[in-house]
Amino acid sequence: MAAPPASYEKELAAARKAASLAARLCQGVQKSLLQSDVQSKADRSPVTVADYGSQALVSLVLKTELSSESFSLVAEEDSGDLRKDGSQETLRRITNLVNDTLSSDGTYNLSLSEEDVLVAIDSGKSEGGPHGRHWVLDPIDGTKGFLRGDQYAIALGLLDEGKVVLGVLACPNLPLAPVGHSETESLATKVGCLFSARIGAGTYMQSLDGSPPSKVHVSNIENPADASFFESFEAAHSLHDLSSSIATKLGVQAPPVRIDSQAKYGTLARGDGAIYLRFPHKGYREKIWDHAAGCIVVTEAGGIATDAAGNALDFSKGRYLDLDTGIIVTNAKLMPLLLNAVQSSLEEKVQSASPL
Ligand SMILES: Nc1ncnc2c1ncn2[C@@H]1O[C@H](COP(=O)(O)OS(=O)(=O)O)[C@@H](OP(=O)(O)O)[C@H]1O
Ligand SMILES: [Mg+2]
Ligand SMILES: [Mg+2]
Ligand SMILES: [Mg+2]
Repeated sequence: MAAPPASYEKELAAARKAASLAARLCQGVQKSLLQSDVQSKADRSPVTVADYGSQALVSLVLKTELSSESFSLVAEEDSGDLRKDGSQETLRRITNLVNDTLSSDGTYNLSLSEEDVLVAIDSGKSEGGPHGRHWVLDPIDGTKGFLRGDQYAIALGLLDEGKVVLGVLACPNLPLAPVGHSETESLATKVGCLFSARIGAGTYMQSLDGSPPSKVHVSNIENPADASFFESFEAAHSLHDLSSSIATKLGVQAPPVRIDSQAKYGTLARGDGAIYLRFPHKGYREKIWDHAAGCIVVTEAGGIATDAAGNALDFSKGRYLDLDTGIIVTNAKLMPLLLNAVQSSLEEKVQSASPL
């Protein structure tokens, strides 16, 4: 008899637990950020003790909760810089953060050594791929937002045979009330959202302090004039001019809402806005951990995420996404109009760049 299809319920519960604990660690660090907590990686992007601590915690919780013989994790950070001379103090601080978070939770009777922390971080070196199960983690997505005190997310997904089957986004600074509507902004004081999605089972949101989850759905707006759109906060991450030309073609009236990280997928999944546009500068290769969790959170809420040519995002190719030009997300009603506007703006861009 064939085995029943996997439900991934146990895995989703473990992912929620892991991301919530990591969020607690990050919140503590954000409150008391010291300059020495921030380092530059080889590509000059920032990394903090919280990125490392979050990655170590998530890897540890998943392994403890799901004691399966094969554990594969594709994650953003590695311990290379922490093993160099001069990093002892940073490693000590990360180890204390991880142990303090574990003991404040009280579920696990564990205390990690510095070497345990390095090993936990390095269990994220998997290459992923089309076969078997692979966890996909961005321990802090939107590190620049985290450093500014703005939006960031702990983003954790699971691939099974190359497909994203569950995803969790912990967004510690995201208001529970809708964002992007100025009239509600001042009321939106309560923050901390946890989004979770499982294939075929919808997307749910709850507060990070433990309210019961409620089902969310993308906006059902059909007229682009009523739509608002999200894009990266950082202009270096997405061509804002191109988004604005697309929005004009569509007849979108509202100005863009710029927020950091995969919190954009979460806000879209609950219908705060209707469109997410992302067009990296030429040559940039998107990583799977920047989109896996966000993608299932928005698609299980009724949204569609594709590349700029309308192809589904393919997470089975290893650590990178192989993409045509950009990523666009919206509801099923608006997608055909959006794709037309994207294609025509991209053609205009090519024409204006080519010599006469
Ligand atoms: N040049 C360039 N182009 C496109 N994307 C880039 C680029 N550089 C970085 N990144 C990735 O963007 C991730 C941050 O997400 P967002 O762009 O959505 O937010 S924000 O604009 O940084 O606020 C960010 O994730 P984190 O490194 O986890 O913060 C990066 O993986
Ligand atoms: Mg990221
Ligand atoms: Mg990151
Ligand atoms: Mg980074």
